[in-house]
Amino acid sequence: MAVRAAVAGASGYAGGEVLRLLLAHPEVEIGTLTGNSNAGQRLGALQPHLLPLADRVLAETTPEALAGHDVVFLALPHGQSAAVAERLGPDVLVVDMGADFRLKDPADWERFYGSPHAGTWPYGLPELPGARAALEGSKRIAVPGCYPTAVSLALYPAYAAQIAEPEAVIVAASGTSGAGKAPKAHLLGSEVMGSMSPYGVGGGHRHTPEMIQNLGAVAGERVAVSFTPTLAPMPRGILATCSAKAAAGVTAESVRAAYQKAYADEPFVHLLPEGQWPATASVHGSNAVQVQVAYDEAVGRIIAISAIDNLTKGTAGGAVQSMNIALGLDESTGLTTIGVAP
Ligand SMILES: NC(=O)C1=CN([C@@H]2O[C@H](COP(=O)(O)OP(=O)(O)OC[C@H]3O[C@@H](n4cnc5c(N)ncnc54)[C@H](OP(=O)(O)O)[C@@H]3O)[C@@H](O)[C@H]2O)C=CC1
Ligand SMILES: CC(=O)N[C@@H](CCC(=O)OP(=O)(O)O)C(=O)O
Repeated sequence: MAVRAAVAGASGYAGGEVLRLLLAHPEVEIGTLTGNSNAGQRLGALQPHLLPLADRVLAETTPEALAGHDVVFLALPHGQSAAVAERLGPDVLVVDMGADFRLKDPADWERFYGSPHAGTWPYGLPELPGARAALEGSKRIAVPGCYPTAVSLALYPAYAAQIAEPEAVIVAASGTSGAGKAPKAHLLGSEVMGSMSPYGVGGGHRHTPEMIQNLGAVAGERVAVSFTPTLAPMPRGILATCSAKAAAGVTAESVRAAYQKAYADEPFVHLLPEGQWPATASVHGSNAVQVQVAYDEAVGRIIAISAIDNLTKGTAGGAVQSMNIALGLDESTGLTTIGVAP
């Protein structure tokens, strides 16, 4: 019997991407779609690339509209998921693509998001140690932020192998879809095209505590993180360049061996051959993650670089991958590692 899935926030970028993936998922039947300001609109007017769903009309985002499904994906702005989720019942699998249930420390949540902490759910980054076991059979999933996905997958093998000191410096570039579809002046074409600019510099970005949480759990101690995000003139993609001071005795060979061990059996993470570097175009529309790592002997630092599609592995692909695990399906069902580069 098909898994019936509803999508709240179907008019947005994350909601649209999860629908694109669910349309290709052999076990899923797409049920109710909801919006906010666009409730009552045809999906075809909002997501014209989703042709098979063009005549669906968006309902209001209410627990009543979302009832009666096996899975509900929430692609809503931060702070909007908890009130909906708590009325969906314990037997429904709720997959939150927002931030509401990612952080464990209520103080971190309140500092970066400015509202009371709603709780913590199993974290939808299956590649992290212990994550798959927590997702199996779970009825609640917190999908990671797009930057924490890229950064955690670039750096966690170094902490798992205890070859890096507990401090990391990260500079990551994101495509503009990472900021959502709602109009904002700094996302105008005239502002973004032909220009790159950082934001949230100096510890101000809300994804910093999520990275510290993920890397610290693997390292077994707090990992200090300096994170600088950058807006890049492209619609999709994240390129994360991460570095950490190498532990004593580390060599180029031991660094590579740590990453080979971590990613030998991962269906979506591809450790590139030596000399080849991650590129966002290579993972466009795919759930793949490209990773490369090098040891910069001159400064004694490990340099780990990853590329993802922020909307696919960084949001909707990670959500579907985690749903598959929770439902006991093959983890790769409905997902591809094939990109659409020219
Ligand atoms: N874009 C990305 O790369 C990533 C996004 N995410 C997360 O996914 C979630 C959605 O992001 P994204 O799709 O980019 O954002 P968009 O702005 O593109 O979409 C937001 C969606 O939420 C709806 N919405 C807006 N306000 C409310 C409200 N007050 N109550 C209920 N629904 C509302 C909108 O409906 P309408 O259009 O009808 O008003 C729209 O469907 C966010 O939590 C985001 O952090 C996570 C990782 C990456
Ligand atoms: C380019 C851009 O603006 N990106 C967003 C991150 C989007 C994302 O993954 O994260 P959330 O799910 O936490 O919103 C930002 O920096 O806020």
